Amino acid sequence: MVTEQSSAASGPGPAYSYTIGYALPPSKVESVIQPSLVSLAAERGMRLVAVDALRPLAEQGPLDLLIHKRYDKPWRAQLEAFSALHPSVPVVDPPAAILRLVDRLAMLDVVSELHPVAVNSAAGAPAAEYCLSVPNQVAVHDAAALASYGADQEDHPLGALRFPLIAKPLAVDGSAGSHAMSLVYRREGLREVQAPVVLQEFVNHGGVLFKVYVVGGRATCVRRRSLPDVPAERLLDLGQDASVPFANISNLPPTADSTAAPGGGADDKGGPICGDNDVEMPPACFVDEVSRGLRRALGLNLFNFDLIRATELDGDGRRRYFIIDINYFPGYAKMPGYETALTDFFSEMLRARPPVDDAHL
Ligand SMILES: Nc1ncnc2c1ncn2[C@@H]1O[C@H](COP(=O)(O)OP(=O)(O)OP(=O)(O)O)[C@@H](O)[C@H]1O
Ligand SMILES: O=P(O)(O)O[C@H]1[C@H](O)[C@@H](O)[C@H](OP(=O)(O)O)[C@@H](OP(=O)(O)O)[C@H]1O
Ligand SMILES: [Mg+2]
Ligand SMILES: [Mg+2]
Repeated sequence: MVTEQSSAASGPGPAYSYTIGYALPPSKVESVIQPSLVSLAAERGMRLVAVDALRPLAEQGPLDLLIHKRYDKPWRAQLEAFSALHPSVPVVDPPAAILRLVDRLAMLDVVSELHPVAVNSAAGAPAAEYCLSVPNQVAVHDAAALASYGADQEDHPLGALRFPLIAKPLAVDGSAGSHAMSLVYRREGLREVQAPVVLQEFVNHGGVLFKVYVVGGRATCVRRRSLPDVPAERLLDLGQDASVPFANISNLPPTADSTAAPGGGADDKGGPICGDNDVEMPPACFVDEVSRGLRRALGLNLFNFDLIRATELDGDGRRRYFIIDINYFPGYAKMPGYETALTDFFSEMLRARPPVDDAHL
């Protein structure tokens, strides 16, 4: 039997049945642990409590569920000891699975593990196929490898890539620097690039990006601003910069009707048409299937991914989608209805616990 929360509040105020610990960086606490989330959780009997990762977990209980965005060694050791002592308290998510997302090359490997996605465009209509992949990319670990790439060197590892390229810092470590990128139009632009870096082919996609927030089994797709398409002439224009730096493009204010997302009419491939500027959203069933596949393959419950749709169809007339980024524990407050999504998920995790009576620290 699961014991009731021994630290339930006494006196006036909400009666808590469960305590959910969170170990998150201060910026994430500020952006996600909003009063609206705290009060909805309280209405459902859940108290959200900050856990200090630098103090022993044993001193900070009792806990019924632990969520976190940390993967340093001492924290991993703490979690292991904690789970050994309290196997029935879910820890969301496993640090080893989160670690896969701190390397921009490794994070996208998972996409090749997904099955091809075929989506029914409408009841009875033939299935429309959506081609999903990642842009061609190469990791460069040192400056010498960048410098050694000369003209007409097709046998060089970079020779397989077609300009324009996006240069992305290889490591994702939560710093502003890990989001500092550049759009490289031609080879000379690589001189400005700092290794270690991932060089990824830029895909023209109409300047709109779809950000899909996953919370357990639920996926919510929102539309964001992205980089505009690059015309072929730009690559040959020696009068313009060979590379241009940028950062945090998808957080720029929207040009029109940003939040977009679900609902609306359907296009000829079953995709809802969205909002004011008629940018078609990816079909909900496609988004759901990809999200489910990623959740399973990554072994993660709390993440988002960035999806773009190429301006050009593929040779078989299919829509071409690319996953370009996956983020652990993203800025959920930017997702409509995130309070409900997160508290529903917490409830599910609490319900799914094994029925033992050591559920607390
Ligand atoms: N291969 C690509 N083709 C076209 N545009 C791209 C590509 N890769 C990235 N972009 C654009 O650059 C932006 C930043 O890239 P990316 O999402 O990889 O960086 P990030 O800093 O990890 O973003 P986030 O803030 O979502 O973590 C994307 O939102 C998109 O607008
Ligand atoms: O803080 P780091 O580790 O750099 O990770 C960021 C992610 O890369 C972003 O994707 C998050 O923003 P979005 O939710 O808009 O994707 C962003 O969310 P935030 O707006 O809450 O900071 C961060 O999670
Ligand atoms: Mg991104
Ligand atoms: Mg990212």
